[in-house]
Amino acid sequence: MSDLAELQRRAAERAAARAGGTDRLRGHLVCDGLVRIFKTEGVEVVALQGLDLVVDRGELLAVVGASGSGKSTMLNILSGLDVPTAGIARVAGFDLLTMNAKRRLRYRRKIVGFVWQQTARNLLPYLTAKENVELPMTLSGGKSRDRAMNLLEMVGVAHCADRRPDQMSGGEQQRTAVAVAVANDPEVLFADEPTGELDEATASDVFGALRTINAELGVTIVVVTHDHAVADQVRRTVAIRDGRTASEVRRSARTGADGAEEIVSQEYAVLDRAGRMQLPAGFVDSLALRDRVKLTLESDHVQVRPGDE
Ligand SMILES: Nc1ncnc2c1ncn2[C@@H]1O[C@H](COP(=O)(O)OP(=O)(O)OP(=O)(O)O)[C@@H](O)[C@H]1O
Repeated sequence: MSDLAELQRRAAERAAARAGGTDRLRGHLVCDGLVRIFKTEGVEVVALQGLDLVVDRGELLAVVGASGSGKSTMLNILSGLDVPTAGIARVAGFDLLTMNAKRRLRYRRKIVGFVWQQTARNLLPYLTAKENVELPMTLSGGKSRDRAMNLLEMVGVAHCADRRPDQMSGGEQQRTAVAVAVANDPEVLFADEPTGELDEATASDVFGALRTINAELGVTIVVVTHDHAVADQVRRTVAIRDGRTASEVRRSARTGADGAEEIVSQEYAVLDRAGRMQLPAGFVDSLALRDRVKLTLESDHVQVRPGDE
């Protein structure tokens, strides 16, 4: 576990250096009141209803949500494929609502990298791992054999450099995909269910690769998944529910009474600028809260009680 703490510290340092100082660390990715409404045959579906999310430069963050919670909609907007109905979406200084086609292309080519769930979508089947990593560099005009090998080493698959995807395991393919996604040194990496097709141990290796890339390159990483177990793999997990940011879990290292380092998790509800928050579903169910609740302001907390006497 101390490895994780050490990698996080180095990630923050490198990110700060890359950003030109700690002052500029805030808000590398900002969603504020993000709304996306789909209209199909006269019916409106509100996929995002005021999603708020701020990710600092150099963070490694997981966004979790059940099926239909709006994860893909959010990712499509953040990747520049879709445009929100309202709100603010800004990544690395790019305004995703107003950027023109030329800037959108630059954003997708240079600023962001992707790792998809389907291993086949990430790598070309007839190229070796090394060639797959070299390809984006060649296409953008620069090519460095050393960088390709360095990246493969960083993600722990240097031994696969000369193998084609069908000669690698699913986990090795996804780790190679991480190297491909950062080949052109993007500022932000989005990973959509990158471990969805892998077993737990292999998934853990892929997260290890993402943590190393985050620490070594200072790239901001957002992993989107339905799997709550991911919270064990990252420092900060944001849960979305019904198209809105509902809660977040932060993990931090502290020294226990016996002197050993331990990781503590704390769950927070997310309060938006209008003062709205969602109560965790478990709280609502256990007290059978519905329709109205009574709020009482105490000196250092707020009480929420069932509205019916
Ligand atoms: N193009 C579309 N047209 C109409 N409704 C849509 C469209 N895309 C998404 N939706 C709806 O928006 C809501 C959020 O969908 P979204 O795909 O973002 O969820 P998700 O969290 O990614 O789910 P999953 O994990 O199943 O992919 C759902 O109710 C979905 O049916």
